[in-house]
Amino acid sequence: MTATRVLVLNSGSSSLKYQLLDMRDASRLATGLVERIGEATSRLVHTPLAAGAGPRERTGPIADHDAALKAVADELAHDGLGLDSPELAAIGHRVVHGGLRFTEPTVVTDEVLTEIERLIPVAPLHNPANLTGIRTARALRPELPQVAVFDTAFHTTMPEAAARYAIDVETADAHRIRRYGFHGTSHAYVSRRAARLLGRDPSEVNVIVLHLGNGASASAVSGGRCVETSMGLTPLEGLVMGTRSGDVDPAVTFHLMRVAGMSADEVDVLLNKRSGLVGLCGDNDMREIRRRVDEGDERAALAFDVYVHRLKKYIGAYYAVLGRVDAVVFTAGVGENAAPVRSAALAGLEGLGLAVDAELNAVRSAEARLISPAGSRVAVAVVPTDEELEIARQTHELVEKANARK
Ligand SMILES: Nc1ncnc2c1ncn2[C@@H]1O[C@H](COP(=O)(O)OP(=O)(O)O)[C@@H](O)[C@H]1O
Ligand SMILES: CC(=O)OP(=O)(O)O
Ligand SMILES: [Mg+2]
Repeated sequence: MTATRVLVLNSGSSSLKYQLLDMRDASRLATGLVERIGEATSRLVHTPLAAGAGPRERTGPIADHDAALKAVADELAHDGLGLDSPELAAIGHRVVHGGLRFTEPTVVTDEVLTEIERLIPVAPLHNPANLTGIRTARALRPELPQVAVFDTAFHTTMPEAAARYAIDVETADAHRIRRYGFHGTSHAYVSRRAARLLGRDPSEVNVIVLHLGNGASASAVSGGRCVETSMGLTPLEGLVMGTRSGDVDPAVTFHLMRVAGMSADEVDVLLNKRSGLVGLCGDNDMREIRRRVDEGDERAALAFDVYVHRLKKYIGAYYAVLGRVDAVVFTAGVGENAAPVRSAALAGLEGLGLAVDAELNAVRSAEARLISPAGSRVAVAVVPTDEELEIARQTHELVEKANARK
């Protein structure tokens, strides 16, 4: 019997999303989410799809990602899908920062772990959680291939003009300071899926992808290759996010250090955790913000306006970078669900051939769909992302290749 299953782990700073897939047909056997890890109110929701059963929920403190993964392993074992199953071929891990070194999915070794650890300062919210996930999974199944799939990989095709910061070249190179970009697995999957929605080959189309989740980033993809993206050295640059500022004048940092007496770590926490939507209005969930806007709350309206203004600015910039745009595509939690964000971001851009059909935009669906009026020069689409499926495919492909060589 050949093992055909892949478990995918997507560890965020305080959450763990997972999917178990059978790669014979890419069907999902189980999915789930652990949220609020490290808090007293942690919650695990596990859906055993293969068993045809509904979601099971568990609440109560889960201290860290190690405990979270062990709880997930217990849930899977309960359905006969445990990590000890001989049908499990590999575990695929989302790793956010791969630096210059990792441009492809990579089988995890001790040396690979050391390198991911070295990159913690440039992905402080993400790489530590990713590492814990890998270490715990290895401890549970030491002989099983563990594959790391990097958020940065898709962006390594960016031209030097887009990847370089205009700072002293020797200093930048000595410290590997450049624009890496993140959410690449999502940008790759969504740009390909959007091409299919248009009935075109990815190699023929230019698309702008707007990945709007807790973290948010835009990318310009030409013929299937990333040519520009909004995140930089770290996942802090670019769009306004749930708790992150996105673009600010870098002088804000040393101004706060000199004038407000803040330490580098305090400014780091301010920009990464107390800024963005939460900094502007106290809430980082777009559902809550929209509810407050509808009630006439001015702080929430300001947060919404700043968010959408930044988004519109990036759409215009990436239009210019690409020259010709076939589609603007919204994805991730906010992009897939928040119709007011989509319509506001494209309002007034009819001159660029961009428009949103109000009725199509209001439709709630989990399917990839067009929301531009028929006959629009540029398509506008909503494409649900599936980072887990993409990670599973890349993991499976790598393991198959390695097996074929044996
Ligand atoms: N129905 C909805 N309407 C508006 N925003 C939503 C809706 N559902 C989810 N979101 C937004 O999506 C965000 C989470 O997006 P997601 O892609 O799951 O993020 P991440 O993977 O970064 O944790 C939430 O913070 C929330 O603001
Ligand atoms: C890189 C990044 O910002 O990821 P997330 O949106 O999962 O926080
Ligand atoms: Mg995400």
